[in-house]
Amino acid sequence: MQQHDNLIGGQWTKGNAYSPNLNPSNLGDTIAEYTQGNATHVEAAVAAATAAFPAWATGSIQARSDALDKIGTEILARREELGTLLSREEGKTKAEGIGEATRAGQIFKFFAGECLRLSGETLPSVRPNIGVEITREPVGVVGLITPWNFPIAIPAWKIAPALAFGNCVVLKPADLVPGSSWALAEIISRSGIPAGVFNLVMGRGSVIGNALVNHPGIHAISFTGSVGVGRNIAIQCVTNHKKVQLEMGGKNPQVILDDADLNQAVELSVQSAFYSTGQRCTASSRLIVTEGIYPKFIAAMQERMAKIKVGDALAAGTDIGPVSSQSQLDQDLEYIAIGKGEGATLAAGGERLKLGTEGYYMSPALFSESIASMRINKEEIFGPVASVIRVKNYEEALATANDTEFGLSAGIATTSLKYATHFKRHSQAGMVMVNLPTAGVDYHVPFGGRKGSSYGPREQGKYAQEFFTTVKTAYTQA
Ligand SMILES: NC(=O)c1ccc[n+]([C@@H]2O[C@H](COP(=O)([O-])OP(=O)(O)OC[C@H]3O[C@@H](n4cnc5c(N)ncnc54)[C@H](O)[C@@H]3O)[C@@H](O)[C@H]2O)c1
Ligand SMILES: O=S(=O)(O)c1ccc(CO)cc1
Repeated sequence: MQQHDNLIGGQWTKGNAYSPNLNPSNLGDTIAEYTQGNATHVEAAVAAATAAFPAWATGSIQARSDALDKIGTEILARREELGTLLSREEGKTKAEGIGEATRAGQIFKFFAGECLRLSGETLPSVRPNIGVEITREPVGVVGLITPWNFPIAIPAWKIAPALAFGNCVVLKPADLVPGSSWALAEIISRSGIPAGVFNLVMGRGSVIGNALVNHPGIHAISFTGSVGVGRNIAIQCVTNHKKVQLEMGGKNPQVILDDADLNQAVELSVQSAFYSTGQRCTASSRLIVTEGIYPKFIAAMQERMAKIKVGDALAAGTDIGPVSSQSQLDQDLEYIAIGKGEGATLAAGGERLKLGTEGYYMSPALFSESIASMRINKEEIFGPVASVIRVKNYEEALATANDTEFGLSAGIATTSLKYATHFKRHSQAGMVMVNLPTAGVDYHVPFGGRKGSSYGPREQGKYAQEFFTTVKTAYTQA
């Protein structure tokens, strides 16, 4: 069995023990073993990053750009292999895995360009003969903590801007899916980036993540993951004067109005709710449907869902792979029981499936006759489970869509320009989709939400510089 180590100061470094990385489509398949780091590794990684920072922060932006471009080129050239690895460790289908690896390559290439575009401002002073320059500088050593559901894209979209703007990095990936981050670290280690600028420390969140968040040498934390962990990280960061950026949960609404194109509404609802096994922060789990189209919509969803093929993530023809872990599967099935107990009707799916290999399979589930106040409509399930809420009209649909502690993405299916325009303006979400699934975002524009979903500056696009740089105002007397 292959064993993979942490990358600290340019050296591959063993931890105390190794942990197997299992394929959720086939528990008999162990991908490799990955080291479990400890607080000493965090200490060494922060020391290496701190030592590398002065030269990296002030070095050639052409060298940074070239290195990021080289990383992006290699990821794109190996997208099939990397996508297969991530599909094998996370359980999204091979096509989705290759799509995600492609996104990661494109992100590195985008930020290779952004290295060269960091600009400031020059303003006149309110006092005579004085000039004011506003520049952006790197923040310092940044800790990046990532979840299991996008094993390469989320690390990429934190690492690439961090490095582009002159920061040094310690990455702590989710312990469920270390393989894609390790593969990315291996590519970065050969890119020409100096030792210590990028470090990888794998292991448990409560050990590695916690040590990073509390380390005085870390200047900023960018976290994507659950609300509970994110809120604690924010408290610790604020207490210790660290910059913090959080991307967390969602309970994203998909509104379907009477005037929607039914086929399009069904297709985008199936995509939003069930693809990637519903394990996307942008997935839609609340389908809010006006009463005129409601019966046709339920019938069409049932017909469409009967055609969805659940299976091994790597097998040809699979639409939806397994749930990623036993604990996530337990949670999804528990919410099926909760929904039934609350009085919603299970209109399709929601069953544990036994297939040819031992994996965490379940059929995608649709609840009808659900009420907005039910737990299944309030709490993030993070699986292939969606519920339909019947509303009278657009006004009630909008109010129901906004009636949530979250605000990541929201969608509307309608042929009415009036309602589409109103929804774009009045939805309380960070990302709004018209006649598109709530999931499925570009890599070059800002990503993030409102309310309980996000905290701090946006990720992605040119907006990423807000978090990964700090502003300096300089005054010069002529
Ligand atoms: N909004 C977004 O952009 C976005 C994107 C993807 C996933 N998510 C969210 O992520 C969640 C699923 O991911 P998950 O289960 O990996 O989340 P999680 O919060 O359990 O873990 C996320 C990361 O935090 C680490 N961690 C755990 N405990 C920690 C601690 N005490 N201190 C520091 N780090 C710690 C984990 O090891 C992991 O690397 C869902 O809620 C989903 O909505 C959000
Ligand atoms: O909405 S999606 O395009 O599926 C998407 C891609 C990447 C990420 C990373 O947080 C989130 C959503």
